[in-house]
Amino acid sequence: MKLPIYLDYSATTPVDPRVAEKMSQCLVAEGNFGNPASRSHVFGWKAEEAVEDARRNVADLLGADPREIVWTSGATESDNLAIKGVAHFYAKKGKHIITSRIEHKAVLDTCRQLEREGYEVTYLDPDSDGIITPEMVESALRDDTILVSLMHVNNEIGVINDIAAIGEITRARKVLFHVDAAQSVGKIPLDMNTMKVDLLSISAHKMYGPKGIGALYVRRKPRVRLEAQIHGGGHERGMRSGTLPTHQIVGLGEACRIAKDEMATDHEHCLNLRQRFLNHFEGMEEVHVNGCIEQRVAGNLNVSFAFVEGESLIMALKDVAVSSGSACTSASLEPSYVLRALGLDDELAHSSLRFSFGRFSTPEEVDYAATQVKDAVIKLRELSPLWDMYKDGVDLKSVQWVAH
Ligand SMILES: Cc1ncc(COP(=O)(O)O)c(C=O)c1O
Repeated sequence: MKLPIYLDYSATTPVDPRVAEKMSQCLVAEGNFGNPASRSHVFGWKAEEAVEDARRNVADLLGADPREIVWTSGATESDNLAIKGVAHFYAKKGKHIITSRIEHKAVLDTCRQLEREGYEVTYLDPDSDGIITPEMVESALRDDTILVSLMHVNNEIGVINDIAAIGEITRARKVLFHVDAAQSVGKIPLDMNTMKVDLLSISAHKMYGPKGIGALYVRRKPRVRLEAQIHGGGHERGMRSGTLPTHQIVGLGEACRIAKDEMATDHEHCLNLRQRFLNHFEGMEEVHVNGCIEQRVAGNLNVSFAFVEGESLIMALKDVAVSSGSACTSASLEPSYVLRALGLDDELAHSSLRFSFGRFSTPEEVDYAATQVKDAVIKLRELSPLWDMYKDGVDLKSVQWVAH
């Protein structure tokens, strides 16, 4: 079976072959398979050394101290550990948390759980570009605020928040700042030495590493305390128990090492491909890019094709793997809460697709995919009575629709 062209790098990336090679050395009997917690023999020592090398690579990419890196199973767990860990540890100080309406569910659902436990959460609305400004954060801070949790790059629209500026505000007010950086690590430079971020979630499978491994950066100076969420053997200085998966950790470490070297090249590559893709739609009516195009990660493009239903478009694109911007859940046909928070109406939100490009995307793939998308949009619009009315100059907003 011929596989479709993969333009869904924001969902997950293939593992870089260099990462896979390193990982496979940690699995088999003749390789580095030991338990890093085994202190009494060379198998354990070698595994521990590999884990600590990886920790250094992650720390180097973030401008952090290796002792500030805690292994987790991915950004979902990192978000849970950061938010619940802070909330539970600092509950006596206050019970107010600030986040935004367009966070990933790993943050939103964790906040909802804390609300059930008696915490109060303020959900900031982004501006129409999808950005949370430092001013918005500042005006929501209260005396009992213990944590601000915001994403660096949004997973649907790729828009970048000014984390450095927000960190200045939270630090001045002595409020902890957690950043979900699952979509930015390895794509945009991050420096914990200069950025006043206290906790930062990362995930390997968004940056050419394996699924099922991530990390939480936990600042040591000034020290951040967390209540552990997983109890057991006291691994990771008691913050996250569980036998360390050496192969996964080595994979994340290698992905970070490569990202540090190749971030600039990857960025240029993705930027060129995105522009190349967009050029195909020049002159086409009612094609809207959602979210700020300038302040945006290079590989993301979220586009609404008005008068075309996103799901129908995906069905028509048999040779191209993309994600529906409307992010319908199986139970409901709710359009994306992210796009709605930007002010898009339901129709336009339903007409949106997310294209995401990466290290292994090629210009030929992008040209082919864009041509397929363009042809499908033209065909689907030909079937749309609304498109006909629009072309006839009918002001659709003035039409009184009658429900039957
Ligand atoms: C912004 C953001 N946060 C968190 C996650 C969850 O990451 P993981 O799949 O590593 O649990 C994702 C991935 O979908 C994401 O894009």
